[in-house]
Amino acid sequence: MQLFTSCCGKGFEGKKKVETEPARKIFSLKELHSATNSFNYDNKLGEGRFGSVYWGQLSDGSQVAVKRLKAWSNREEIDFAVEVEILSRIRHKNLLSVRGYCDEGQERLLVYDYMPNLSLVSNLHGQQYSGECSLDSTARIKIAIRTAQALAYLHHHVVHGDVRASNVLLDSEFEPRVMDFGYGKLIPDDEEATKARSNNGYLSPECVASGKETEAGDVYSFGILLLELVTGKRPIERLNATTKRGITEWVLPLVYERKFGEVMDQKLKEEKVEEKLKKLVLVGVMCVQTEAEKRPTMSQVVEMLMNESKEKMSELEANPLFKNPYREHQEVADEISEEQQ
Ligand SMILES: Nc1ncnc2c1ncn2[C@@H]1O[C@H](COP(=O)(O)OP(=O)(O)OP(=O)(O)O)[C@@H](O)[C@H]1O
Repeated sequence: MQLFTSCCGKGFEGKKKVETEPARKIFSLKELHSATNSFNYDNKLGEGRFGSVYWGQLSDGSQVAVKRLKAWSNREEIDFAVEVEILSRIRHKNLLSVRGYCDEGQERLLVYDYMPNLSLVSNLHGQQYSGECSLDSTARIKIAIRTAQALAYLHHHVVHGDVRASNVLLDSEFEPRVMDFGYGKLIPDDEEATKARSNNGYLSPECVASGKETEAGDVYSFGILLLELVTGKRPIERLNATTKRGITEWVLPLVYERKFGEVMDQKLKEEKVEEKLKKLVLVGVMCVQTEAEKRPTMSQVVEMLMNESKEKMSELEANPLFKNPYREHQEVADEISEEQQ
């Protein structure tokens, strides 16, 4: 089997080799039928772009989430088993790797450990938590750091390509587990899915334009996720029937004015929230720079998020990126006009 073939920036070329321990299990369709009560509607956890996900229990008692992929016409172009094999060998405690799969007849299913605390989307915006806050600032900082670590590790092997809050699940300890990585190799490009992704607010401008997945693109998406985590706002907000606003458009003016209190998720009722979460906002803004080459790498992001020194924080805050470019222009213009008088 040839590992690490690559195409259009999505692949594994030039990356570190993955450990060769056996990681995945091949499930029979019968086994998964029995685990999910024949893919019963009551077992359904939800539906994504690529298929439906069902809760199930295996014969050893463990709980799983089974993703039943939609049929696609050009399946012969992709060797499903080979690609799942590769992905399932990428292992990190904050990645949700494929535990096994089934490839029988027209059916292609992916099996994951079940994550009882749902996704970051449900926790930040879900109905069940309306009014109440399920994630305090300590939990949010942990999620930010661990998710960044998982992505930094992932970048040794593959580009994620679809970083967003619905792909960060929370385990029983509220530890984040990043899922759906490397799908570009597993599932053929589909126009509708690509379009839906371009409009979700997480995709970097250059990735929207080129349709390619890159590490810098993942960094941008992670930056949006950081801002979402701190503000509790969705990446794109509908203001009225005709107007939408991106989260960066809303955050940046407040950062320029150093109004961090207004940036914070108003559901967070703790003391000193601004102090605790300010770094996440600043790092988020660094990640969402329009010019891809100016963005930090995921390893640099981890370093910034983990560094507790006051000196580093002051250095970060002094970055010209957080100064209002319009005000600077205005000040220079004012100075010139004063000199001329
Ligand atoms: N391992 C899991 N444990 C618990 N819930 C899961 C698990 N995997 C997926 N889900 C839930 O199943 C639903 C569908 O997930 P899926 O990954 O297919 O779609 P999505 O991430 O919502 O959207 P997309 O397909 O566009 O990525 C989501 O609500 C998700 O939180």
